[in-house]
Amino acid sequence: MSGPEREVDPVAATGELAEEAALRPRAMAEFVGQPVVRRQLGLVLEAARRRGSSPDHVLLAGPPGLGKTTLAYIVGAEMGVPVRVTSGPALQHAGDLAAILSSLDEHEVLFLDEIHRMSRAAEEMLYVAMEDFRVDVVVGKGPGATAIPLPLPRFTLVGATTRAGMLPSPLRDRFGFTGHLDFYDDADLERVLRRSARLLGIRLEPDVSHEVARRSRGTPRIANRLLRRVRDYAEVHGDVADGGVVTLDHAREALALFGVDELGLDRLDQAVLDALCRRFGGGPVGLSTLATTVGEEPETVETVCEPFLLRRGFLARTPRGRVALPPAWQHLGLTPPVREVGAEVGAVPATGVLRAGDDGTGTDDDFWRAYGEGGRLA
Ligand SMILES: Nc1ncnc2c1ncn2[C@@H]1O[C@H](COP(=O)(O)OP(=O)(O)OP(=O)(O)O)[C@@H](O)[C@H]1O
Repeated sequence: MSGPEREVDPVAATGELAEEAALRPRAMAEFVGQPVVRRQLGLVLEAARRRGSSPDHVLLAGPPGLGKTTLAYIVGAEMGVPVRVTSGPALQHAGDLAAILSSLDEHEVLFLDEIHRMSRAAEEMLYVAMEDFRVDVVVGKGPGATAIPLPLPRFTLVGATTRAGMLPSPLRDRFGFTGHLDFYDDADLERVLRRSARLLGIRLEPDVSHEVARRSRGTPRIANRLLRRVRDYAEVHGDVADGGVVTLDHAREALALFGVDELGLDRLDQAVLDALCRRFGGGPVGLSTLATTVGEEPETVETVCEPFLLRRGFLARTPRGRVALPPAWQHLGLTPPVREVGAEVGAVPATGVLRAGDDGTGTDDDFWRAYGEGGRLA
């Protein structure tokens, strides 16, 4: 069993899957937030139920930890059928998929996680299975090989992907419904946290859910994980094991211990911003230089830190490298530099020109936007 390397990692660690399963909403009514997907998917399921048939195949797209697996189980529960689980990386041969498909029962739900990582051969078999409820089993080799069609029961495929754009369109087109999951706002995360606290049997002071929610990067998985760390802290340093309440101080101290700051940045995020602002004067700096400075692999910085920093407007990617935006400076307690019209950044002449204010200067934001676009805003 292993835990996450970072408390704010949106991807589940193998060691926490059982804890996660315990907190998983079992019915659509318990699923918090995502009102659009909930209503759309709820309608698709209700209509299928009334017709007494299986719903169309469902594709769920969105970043890790937002509830795709949870929704797949909810599809099964709402339809009153079991859910069979597999994943793209487990389907490297068409035979792996054929074995699963041919063992499905009528109306069963097949959940295929990370569907974008399936092998090409399995993908082609899936096209036919989704459309015609059939697999063609190839017997023999070479010119003498023959395909024997094997009928399949009517099933519902629920595919999940973090990379909807990577799916070939023939596959995407075979899903009758696609739900796009988005990051949660703090109010919804608070509801997730209050529900989880109830299930874990812990009582929270009113402000605790707010405090944890705003550090959870819009992701229920992170919210639940931080809540478990806060519970651990309160059990060791408070008297919650004897029916006491988790206080705001417990929450703040626990999150400080695990290096998660007020906005949900952890030590690595902070190191990246610190290097960018203090060491490189706000950039632009290349990814590999930045990664080396913080002692990480470029890929880690790019895939683990940057999505959140970009989304929060701390950092921008420009053709010349990464640049810090004003919120990054402010978060570090630094004053963002005001740049003159036509300013140069380090030794690199700025291609962007500030939108000129009364005094001939614009905001740093305007500057970087112009810089990133390589054009003139003035
Ligand atoms: N809308 C929600 N309401 C309550 N809890 C939620 C919700 N969405 C997710 N969770 C909780 O967050 C955790 C992660 O959810 P889930 O495993 O469904 O995410 P995922 O999108 O499938 O992630 P991945 O892509 O990494 O598999 C689960 O413990 C689940 O209980």
